[in-house]
Amino acid sequence: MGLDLIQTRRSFHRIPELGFQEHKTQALILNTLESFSAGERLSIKTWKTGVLVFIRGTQPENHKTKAYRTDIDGLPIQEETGYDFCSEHEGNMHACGHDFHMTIALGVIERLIADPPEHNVLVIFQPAEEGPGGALPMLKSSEFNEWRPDEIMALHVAPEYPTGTIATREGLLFANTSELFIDLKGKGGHAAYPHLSNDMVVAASHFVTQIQSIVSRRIDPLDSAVVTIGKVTGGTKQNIIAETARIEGTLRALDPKTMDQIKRSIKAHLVGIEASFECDAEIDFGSNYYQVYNHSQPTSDFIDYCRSSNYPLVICKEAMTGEDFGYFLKDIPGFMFWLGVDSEAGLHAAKFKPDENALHMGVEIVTGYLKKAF
Ligand SMILES: CC(=O)N[C@@H](CCC[C@H](N)C(=O)O)C(=O)O
Repeated sequence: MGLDLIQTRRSFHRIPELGFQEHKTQALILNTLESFSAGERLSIKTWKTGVLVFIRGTQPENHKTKAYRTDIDGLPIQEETGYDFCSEHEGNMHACGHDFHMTIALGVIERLIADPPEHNVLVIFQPAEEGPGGALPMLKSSEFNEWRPDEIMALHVAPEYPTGTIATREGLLFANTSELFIDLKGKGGHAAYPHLSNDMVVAASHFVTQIQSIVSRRIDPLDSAVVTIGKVTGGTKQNIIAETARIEGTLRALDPKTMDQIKRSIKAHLVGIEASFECDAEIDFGSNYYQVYNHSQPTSDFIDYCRSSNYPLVICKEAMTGEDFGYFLKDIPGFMFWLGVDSEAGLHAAKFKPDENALHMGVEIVTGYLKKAF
């Protein structure tokens, strides 16, 4: 095979781009596809900054289509891996393994061109998984619907598992998510005259502390939920009382009803903050991702395939991570699985260093399953 998986991954790793800005990434995908010289076997379409690749099966009368979806965006993280192929885009990094997911997708396409199955295969390069979410608008697009698949799969790298280990389960795999953005506006002033101002740094601090009790006091202990504030900004200088503050976070719940409860509680706390600090608050729940729920039949087919191929397999627990791949699974039968990449630093960490040996394993596993008749 001609594609050098490690060099391809490193090329993607150098150019991480944020959601719907993946122009260089899209060009690299298209150039690599062109180098395959696949002729009639391959049809390619772009959708926004994404790419759709249709691989025609050998039996034209069999119109069923299986699909593999990869995400393609990076994260706003300053890389600290020390790699000599580290990010050339200051402040952005592939810290969630999408460089791996894309490379595996290209390796799979190359393998399927050389030895196609009877049925058709669609490979989806989807933008903006980390936000604002590319899956939902892609699912509604005419480009996608013209090649709409009958079954779909995706993988996510997993730093906590040994390289090449597959982890999955039937049913719920990933949580429901919602972003959270809150803007507080009060009255700024001189640091020495606090009684004449409404300090938004103090208001934001109270709010962040108060909402820590939502999971422990508003959610049934038998449910699972997360309220994480990842960023707080406010004020202008150490001796000026802050007129504004911004709070950014993410909410997670295994049950959509629990997510509704968290949102109600957050709004209630915010009303209290507005009253007690005499300030204005604006709330925006940003993008929301539907849970990743693995369909029973394709997941058990995949588990059987892994067992019969002697791949290391773990039937894992659910995780509080989110993925807009959940929207694909809401509409189309399929499943997602974790692929072990054995990194000491975890996902979304500046030192995340997945083991590149997982690349050829990923290609092997995905190609083998996509070729299986269904
Ligand atoms: C696998 C993974 O890490 N996914 C992200 C998805 C982000 C969803 C959204 N932008 C949010 O922040 O809520 C995750 O953070 O789980």
